[in-house]
Amino acid sequence: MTRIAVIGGGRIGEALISGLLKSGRAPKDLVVAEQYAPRAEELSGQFGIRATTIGDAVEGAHVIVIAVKPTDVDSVMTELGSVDLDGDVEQLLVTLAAGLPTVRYEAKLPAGFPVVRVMPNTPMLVGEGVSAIAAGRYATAEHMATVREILGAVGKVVTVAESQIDAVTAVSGSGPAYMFLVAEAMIEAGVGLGLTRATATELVVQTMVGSAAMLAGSGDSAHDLRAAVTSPGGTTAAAVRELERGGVRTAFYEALAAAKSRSAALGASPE
Ligand SMILES: NC(=O)C1=CN([C@@H]2O[C@H](COP(=O)(O)OP(=O)(O)OC[C@H]3O[C@@H](n4cnc5c(N)ncnc54)[C@H](O)[C@@H]3O)[C@@H](O)[C@H]2O)C=CC1
Ligand SMILES: O=C(O)[C@@H]1CCC=N1
Repeated sequence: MTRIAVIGGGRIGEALISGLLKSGRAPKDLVVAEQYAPRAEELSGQFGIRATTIGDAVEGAHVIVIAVKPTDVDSVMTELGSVDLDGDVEQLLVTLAAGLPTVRYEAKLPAGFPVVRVMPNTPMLVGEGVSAIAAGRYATAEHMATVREILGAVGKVVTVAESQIDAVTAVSGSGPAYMFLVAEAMIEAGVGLGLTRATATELVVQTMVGSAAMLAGSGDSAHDLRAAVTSPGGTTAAAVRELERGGVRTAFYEALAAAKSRSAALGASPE
């Protein structure tokens, strides 16, 4: 079985580890390198996986996953540079960090070391993630297939050119936050209209689950599904008019454009 070393056991590292274990991967095939000791202990206790140093974690690992903040990537790469990566197993580096291009990693790795850039999202914690994967210069179709298999266990996987990863980050990487924000706003509005918080929450959560299931399963477009709820002169039309008056579409467009720019800016920052 492919042995995976996850460097960085924060929110996305945990989502990946948890999702992989839930999908049937054995704890012995996963190892985490997390610098904050209490967090490392927590992950090790919760998931029954080994928590260790970067140098130890990458030894014998087929896949090295970088799951630290973009600002911490350079120090991790410097540390990786001091360990012997040319061991007995063929290795592949997979980065989940926003913004940073594959060349930035390749420059710090032995010549020809394969790198795959991934933009995942947190719903992989419950097996419903979506990840876009992009090949670096030295990543082969076989490397891409390995990454597809790993992330396919925790959600859907799409392949894109690296030039599209900033846009993907804006849409699906940050996307869950937009969904949670909409849920939060709807729950508050329900409470404002006199529902208990528990009732408003139950109604909103199941409305999101049901709507997502229809979008994913019916084959109808978002536009058609919305139109089907919008009776002429009815309640939904009254609500949608207010949302449009509030500039909801422009707000989403500008928000995603800001996320894309931010992702590109992270990549453009000097080492
Ligand atoms: N949170 C999200 O929804 C998503 C995050 N990402 C990317 O995933 C990466 C991680 O993000 P989060 O998990 O949210 O951040 P986080 O801050 O929750 O986790 C990062 C972890 O890395 C650890 N760390 C930092 N330097 C280290 C080192 N040298 N050695 C070992 N551990 C080290 C930190 O102690 C922390 O636990 C980021 O690059 C982000 O762009 C990508 C998609 C979605
Ligand atoms: O906010 C961030 O920078 C990360 C990348 C995508 C989602 N969270």
